[in-house]
Amino acid sequence: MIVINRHLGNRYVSFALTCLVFFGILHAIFNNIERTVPTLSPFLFPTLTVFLLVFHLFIAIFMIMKYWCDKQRVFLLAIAFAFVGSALLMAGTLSCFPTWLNPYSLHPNNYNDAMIYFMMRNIMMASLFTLSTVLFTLRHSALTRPMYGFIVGLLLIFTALMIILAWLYSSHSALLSLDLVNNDTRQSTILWTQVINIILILFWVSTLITMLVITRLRNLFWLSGCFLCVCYIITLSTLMTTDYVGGFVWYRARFFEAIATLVIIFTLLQDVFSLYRQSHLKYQQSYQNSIRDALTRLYNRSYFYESLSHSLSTTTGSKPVSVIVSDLDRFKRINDTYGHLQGDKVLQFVANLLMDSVRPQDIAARIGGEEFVLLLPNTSSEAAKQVAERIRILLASFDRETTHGELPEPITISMGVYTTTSSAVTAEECVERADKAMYEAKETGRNRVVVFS
Ligand SMILES: Nc1nc2c(ncn2[C@@H]2O[C@H](COP(=O)(O)OP(=O)(O)OP(=O)(O)O)[C@@H](O)[C@H]2O)c(=O)[nH]1
Repeated sequence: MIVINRHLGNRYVSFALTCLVFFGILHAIFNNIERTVPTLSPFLFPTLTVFLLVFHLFIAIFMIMKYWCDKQRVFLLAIAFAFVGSALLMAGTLSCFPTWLNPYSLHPNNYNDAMIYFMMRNIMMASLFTLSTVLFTLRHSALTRPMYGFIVGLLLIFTALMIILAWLYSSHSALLSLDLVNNDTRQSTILWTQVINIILILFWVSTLITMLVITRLRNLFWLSGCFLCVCYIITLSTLMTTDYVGGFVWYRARFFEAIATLVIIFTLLQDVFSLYRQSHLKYQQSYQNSIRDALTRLYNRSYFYESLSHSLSTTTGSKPVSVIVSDLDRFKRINDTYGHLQGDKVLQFVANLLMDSVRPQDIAARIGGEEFVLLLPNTSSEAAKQVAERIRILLASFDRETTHGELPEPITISMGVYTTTSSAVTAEECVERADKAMYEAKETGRNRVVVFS
């Protein structure tokens, strides 16, 4: 328990230090820009906003796709709604600055509306992030359809409500009003500087704490979620240093938000990459399992027949195909005397020996209990016989000492060779003929190689 707590503590400390270094560097960069660049282009803010809007839409789509892959993770929907809503409110922000898009516009910029959209965006995102963290605790529970419908409905209604409220409070509607900025002087009101800004910071702090406690920074995904919370806390804290809207500080805040969102996008891409790598590895593993014998790791019967059929389809007079069927001699006695486990070890030893004795293009397979088969493409009957003899002699040369107990006693093998240059022969016929030769080897005294004739 103490070790786990210390581990968790270290994780929190590393996270805090990383945030400190990251935002410290960003601050330093922006201080430098502020010193060296006298005025910033009026197009920088809308450009950053457009980038941010696109990034948020990208994250939302990504979350929906991730959720689509695993519908148990309903918490991803809350994050998707947060980013979709944020993108829509950012479109509202852009509409507040007609002169950015058209310098000859008759409508002046509406800084108060922009601030209302910004405020609603923060309330909506912080709430949905908190909700997502709570929903994360339900990831292993089987949600019923009504519960599932309730959650999706709640997310939809809440997001829509935030957007509608933003619109109602803005100058587009006379129904509700909120004075956060004086549009003539561009000075923010006390309501913003001393009440709402502070409430928003506290809201994000509570979201961050909830996320840290519940998710315990368990993976990169939640690490980036906490990182985004820190980003908004710093952004809002930066805004507290001024009551003039549209100055350098506002550019700095948007810059932070854009960079932090980029970091999250890279994290998500890393997530996709690691998922792809994992699934590729799993596919490789299951494919290998489907074509190999579990005990010996030689190819299995079906893969062998498939490969043999393919080799036979390309065989010609100059490209003969050879098949060697091998059967251990008196293997039953090994099992009876030393037990089944020792018998398995013998099979594994022989399998390794076969694998090491053939070329990479050859196929070594186990097609029965103690029956092995080799497929040697482009190999004449004489060459195949030599391969079989070499294996037979090599196997007979091992004993208990030289194999460190893998063989309890010297083992011999009987082998039958069949070679064809005709593609009219089937795979089954090939094995049958090599099998016949192998039985002849058994009948004529075992521990020998017979070529089918
Ligand atoms: N340990 C082990 N034994 C197996 C496995 N598959 C088959 N066997 C055993 O292999 C033995 C095969 O014996 P038989 O086919 O009677 O032939 P043999 O004793 O090898 O005698 P000959 O082939 O006539 O030389 C049987 O005892 C099977 O139980 C396996 O996966 N592991």
